[in-house]
Amino acid sequence: MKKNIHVVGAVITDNDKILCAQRGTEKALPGLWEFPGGKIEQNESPQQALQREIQEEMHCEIEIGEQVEHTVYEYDFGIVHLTTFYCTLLKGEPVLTEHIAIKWLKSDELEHLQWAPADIPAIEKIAQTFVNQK
Ligand SMILES: Nc1nc2c([nH]c(=O)n2[C@H]2C[C@H](O)[C@@H](COP(=O)(O)OP(=O)(O)OP(=O)(O)O)O2)c(=O)[nH]1
Repeated sequence: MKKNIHVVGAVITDNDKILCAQRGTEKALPGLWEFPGGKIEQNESPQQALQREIQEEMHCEIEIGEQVEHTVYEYDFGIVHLTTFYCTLLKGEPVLTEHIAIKWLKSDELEHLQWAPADIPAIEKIAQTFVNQK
């Protein structure tokens, strides 16, 4: 049986821009784009996990808002249960530690990146949400 991997991702917004992060080439899903975040550890809430991961990965403090999407996607290495949340930066500017690149893009530019497959429903939802706000 494949292992279940529970993951949280931060859709960090700054006005009309969204932070996108590129995975390293030595990792699973090499070079694909994702939302910064990571695995939920035992006894952590999704929000606690997200706050911890963003602090570790990007050296920033965030405010976590509404859930964007919840997706279950089966990869060859396991079944990822990805929950994404809208977030804003409270303290610090994102720095590169684990990722090889970051980009701030408008919602209608997100589709031009090559995303991890589990992220596609969130990308579609974000595009719809931002269009409705215009
Ligand atoms: N952080 C994050 N992970 C994602 C997203 N989409 C997606 O499929 N994933 C996958 C990639 C990983 O398999 C898993 C997240 O775990 P992780 O961030 O600890 O990944 P990793 O490969 O660096 O982990 P590791 O096993 O090498 O420690 O979820 C996303 O938008 N953000």
